[in-house]
Amino acid sequence: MSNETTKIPQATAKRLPLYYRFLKNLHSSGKQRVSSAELSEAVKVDSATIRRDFSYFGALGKKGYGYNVNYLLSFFRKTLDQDELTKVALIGVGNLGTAFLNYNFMKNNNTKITCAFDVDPGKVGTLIGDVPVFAMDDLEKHLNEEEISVVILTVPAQVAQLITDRLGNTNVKGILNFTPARLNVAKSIRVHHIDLAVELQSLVYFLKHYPNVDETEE
Ligand SMILES: NC(=O)c1ccc[n+]([C@@H]2O[C@H](COP(=O)([O-])OP(=O)(O)OC[C@H]3O[C@@H](n4cnc5c(N)ncnc54)[C@H](O)[C@@H]3O)[C@@H](O)[C@H]2O)c1
Repeated sequence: MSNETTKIPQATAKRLPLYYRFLKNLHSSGKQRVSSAELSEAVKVDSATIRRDFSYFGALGKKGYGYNVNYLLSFFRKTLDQDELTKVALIGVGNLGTAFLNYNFMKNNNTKITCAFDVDPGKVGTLIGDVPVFAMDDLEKHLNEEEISVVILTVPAQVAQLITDRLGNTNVKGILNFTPARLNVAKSIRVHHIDLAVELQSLVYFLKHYPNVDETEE
């Protein structure tokens, strides 16, 4: 999220995508304004909360007029960084990596894998799902030139830390780590670890112990 939104309370920020989706629909149906009561009914948030949330966005609804849909939409688009494309690099074009390159998060219009890296000479120089695969020798050069801020790591676990150390010399701020390796990083880099085996075990555990979905909180 952009800096101007850092003052918005977290609870309000969490409701933004909900408001955004609804307002986008309203906009495409040609509606210019919306009242907090209408919004409340649609997104199932009480209208007092909506009015308070919207006051953080500088959107003050007028009595009998409601809110300007265009103003709110452009505010949300900026706030949710829908206007800004985050360029992502993928390292390790094997089974998992190839699947991600072919998928490339097309439905998510604000993130895109723009380059990939591998050590296999048979893969370097090819295009997979329109994404060029480069040699690891050129990693830092490409990441810096393309202003990559996020990396997806799909390499064998034993090389994950070495590669992570190299990312410290780039502008990378986030790593989505699919390898089982636990990574040591500088404070400036955030790592999100996705362990499919753990997720699967956890699902099986919940199915066994909480077969009734209503008993568990998301
Ligand atoms: N395949 C899965 O379903 C799955 C599921 C969960 C987690 N993972 C994890 O994801 C990672 C990748 O799995 P995979 O099945 O795609 O493996 P894979 O062996 O098919 O692919 C690994 C790729 O990394 C490349 N590579 C090796 N050393 C490298 C280096 N130093 N620099 C850059 N690239 C290098 C290889 O050439 C290969 O293309 C592993 O750590 C694995 O444990 C895989």
